[in-house]
Amino acid sequence: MLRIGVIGCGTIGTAICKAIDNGIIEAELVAIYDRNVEDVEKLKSSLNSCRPDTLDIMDMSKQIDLLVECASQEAVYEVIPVALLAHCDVMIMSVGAFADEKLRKTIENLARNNNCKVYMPSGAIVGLDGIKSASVEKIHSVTLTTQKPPGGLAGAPFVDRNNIELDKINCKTVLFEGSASEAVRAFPANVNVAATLSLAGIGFEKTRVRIVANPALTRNIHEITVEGAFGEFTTRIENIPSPTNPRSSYLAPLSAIATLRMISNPFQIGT
Ligand SMILES: NC(=O)C1=CN([C@@H]2O[C@H](COP(=O)(O)OP(=O)(O)OC[C@H]3O[C@@H](n4cnc5c(N)ncnc54)[C@H](OP(=O)(O)O)[C@@H]3O)[C@@H](O)[C@H]2O)C=CC1
Ligand SMILES: O=C([O-])CC(=O)C(=O)O
Repeated sequence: MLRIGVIGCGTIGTAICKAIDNGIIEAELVAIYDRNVEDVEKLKSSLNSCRPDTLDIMDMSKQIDLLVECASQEAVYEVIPVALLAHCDVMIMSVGAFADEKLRKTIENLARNNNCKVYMPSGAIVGLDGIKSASVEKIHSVTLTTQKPPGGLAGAPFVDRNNIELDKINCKTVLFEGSASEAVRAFPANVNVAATLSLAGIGFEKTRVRIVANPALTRNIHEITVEGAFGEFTTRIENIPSPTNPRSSYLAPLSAIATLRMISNPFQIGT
């Protein structure tokens, strides 16, 4: 059975561990880790049958087949190279870290040299199947428009740097327009989806991102428009925010769980 380690015991990490615990994912939960000790203990005490150890990345990677990162972009730098050097496959949620081309190349080389896979779930967006197919031929443009309730953008460096008072926004307001590369640095915990979209399509510089604070919303909306040799498509998803983290849509942990199920399934569906 696949032996899994999880870094990050927040909203997504908890959902993944619970899915292993209740048999939705067929795997062994070997170890978990979070920089907040109390989050690790809270998660452990919520599990019924799994008894994961608390191990740092060095010890964890010696005992697992697959490392799941669901912590932060900085955690990608800290844990993914270590895991790949130990011949573990990895699944990354904080995909925005890959706006750093040097990190991306390092991780790609490590994965190739150690014969490992790097999985990046679709997360909170729909349409990656289409853009992957479309990218076999020429893609002219990719645009992501993300709308969140203002509170779902709290804590973003862009918001803090520009002294944006989110609680005073009383109508739909475009906060940011730029490349995916700029977007994932300005909003590292809000638009990792822009990074996944970039990697599937035309890259971080050509993918355009618009981020909108909309007080009329209770959902996180991501709209993607792709134009290319194949024609044109638009996808739109209205995501219910996760109850424990309004920045992260509920579909994101579901997508992580679905990816882990796919890994151990002989049937691979979709592009
Ligand atoms: N790809 C996608 O579509 C999506 C990606 N995400 C991303 O997935 C990640 C997890 O999301 P979510 O579970 O909602 O986040 P949470 O904030 O709920 O949980 C993350 C946990 O990881 C901890 N953590 C952060 N950095 C480190 C580190 N370097 N080492 C150890 N622990 C760390 C956090 O601690 P602390 O609270 O101290 O920071 C927190 O306890 C985030 O980066 C998020 O932006 C989210 C939604 C969609
Ligand atoms: O969950 C979402 O709606 C998107 C998100 O936070 C991210 O991509 O980081």
